Amino acid sequence: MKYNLLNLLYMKFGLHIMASEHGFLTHVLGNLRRGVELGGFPEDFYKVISRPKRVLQVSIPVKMDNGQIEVFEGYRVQHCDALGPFKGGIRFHPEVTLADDIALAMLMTLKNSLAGLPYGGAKGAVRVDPKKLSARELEELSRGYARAIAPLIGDVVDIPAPDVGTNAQIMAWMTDEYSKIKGHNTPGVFTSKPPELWGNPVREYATGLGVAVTTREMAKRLWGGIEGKTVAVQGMGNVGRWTAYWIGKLGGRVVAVSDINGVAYKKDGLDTSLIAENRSLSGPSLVEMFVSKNGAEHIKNPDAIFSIDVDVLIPAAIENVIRGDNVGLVKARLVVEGANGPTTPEAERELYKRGVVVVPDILANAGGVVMSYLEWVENLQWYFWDEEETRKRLEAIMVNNVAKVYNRWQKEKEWTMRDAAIVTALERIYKAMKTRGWI
Ligand SMILES: NC(=O)C1=CN([C@@H]2O[C@H](COP(=O)(O)OP(=O)(O)OC[C@H]3O[C@@H](n4cnc5c(N)ncnc54)[C@H](O)[C@@H]3O)[C@@H](O)[C@H]2O)C=CC1
Ligand SMILES: O=C(O)CCC(=O)C(=O)O
Repeated sequence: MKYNLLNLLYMKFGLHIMASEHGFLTHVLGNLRRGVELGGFPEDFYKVISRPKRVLQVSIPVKMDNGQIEVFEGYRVQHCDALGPFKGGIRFHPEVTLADDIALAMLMTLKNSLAGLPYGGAKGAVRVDPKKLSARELEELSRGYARAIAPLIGDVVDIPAPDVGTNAQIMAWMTDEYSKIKGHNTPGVFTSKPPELWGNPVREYATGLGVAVTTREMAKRLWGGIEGKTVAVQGMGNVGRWTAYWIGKLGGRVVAVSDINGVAYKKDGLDTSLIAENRSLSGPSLVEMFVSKNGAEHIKNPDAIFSIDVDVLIPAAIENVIRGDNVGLVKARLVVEGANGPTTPEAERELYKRGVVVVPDILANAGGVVMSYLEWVENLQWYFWDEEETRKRLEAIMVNNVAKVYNRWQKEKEWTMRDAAIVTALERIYKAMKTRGWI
């Protein structure tokens, strides 16, 4: 057996840091390499941008309700800060690895650059299923993680936010814990906090609103408008449910939504206004709600979402869901990536051949971090905009982003939209690195 540092760490400490040959990190690195080549950037740039600047691995002991101590494994990956402080969410998921976290941090660097934000990219993660913790255990873990990463974050250093499995309440606990360490309130160190704790009400639905606005802007360009176009959304968490809600508000017809318990399908369109009326519901319970209150058909296989005959498919759950083995099922003409990394490169090549347009994650789901930026600006100034004013600012940035990438893509007929987005994002980072004298 070959012993390298990674499998030694795994055997000694059980650290989950391995990157598989077909994994998420490999896909992101492949896309990055392609972007560097298409953009004509020098190899030295790839050498720097293909590695994280700093990686922190932490162990978080939590006293469980049964009195025993459990130690959770966590990370904070700071990928690149050429454009400003590190910025990106925190994921609580039982299967997340350090390799996934690096991939997600790289996507944040590209996303923040593309959106014109003054941020670099980062991502955090803890290997845990938050649904299996009591409220007290979850609070202990969240505070423990904030303490563990506290030496490396700060409101002008690295500003975390939520991702899969985390939410505004968790950001509130983390902000409170960090403020205690500093000895004073530090609202700008985490974003997507509850409105009661210097958050902005728009952040809860910002990513979904951004995905919906992106879809509308693309539908205008491809078909003249979104009105009546049919849409299927995978995942009813923060991103998926608010995407479905705003697609409905903007005139699209959401005919199917899914979560891990299956698909809710209604040919004439689901009543997506029920999402706002049932704010306490998310995930599987929202799928059940559409079945019980809205007369939707319940398809038990969650993967049936891919084969539904719609104009637009929006994967908004997790990475690597549209792959070589199921891409043949996809009937949509437009795929808008609400999730990070939902389409594998193999599947994307197949979709490209069939003329299906894929709007990449770093463009489509940037609404979350754009809103985080607006909240951070508010927090640093202790000055707050109202919900309407903030929403307008967010929408304007998203509309401008789509136009920028679409126009670039139109000029390069052999490129995918992802290529156009990555090259545009890399240009800004490259200029900053060059001006700093890093390369
Ligand atoms: N929360 C945010 O502001 C942002 C999130 N994202 C990305 O969007 C995606 C979703 O994130 P959130 O909504 O925040 O997470 P979440 O934890 O709120 O929701 C994820 C949902 O997906 C469901 N799910 C998981 N596997 C599934 C499957 N195979 N089929 C159907 N449903 C499945 C889960 O049960 C859960 O309800 C992730 O890729 C995340 O990185 C991207 C930008 C910002
Ligand atoms: O709002 C943020 O800072 C992070 C959002 C995020 O994690 C993402 O866009 O994937």
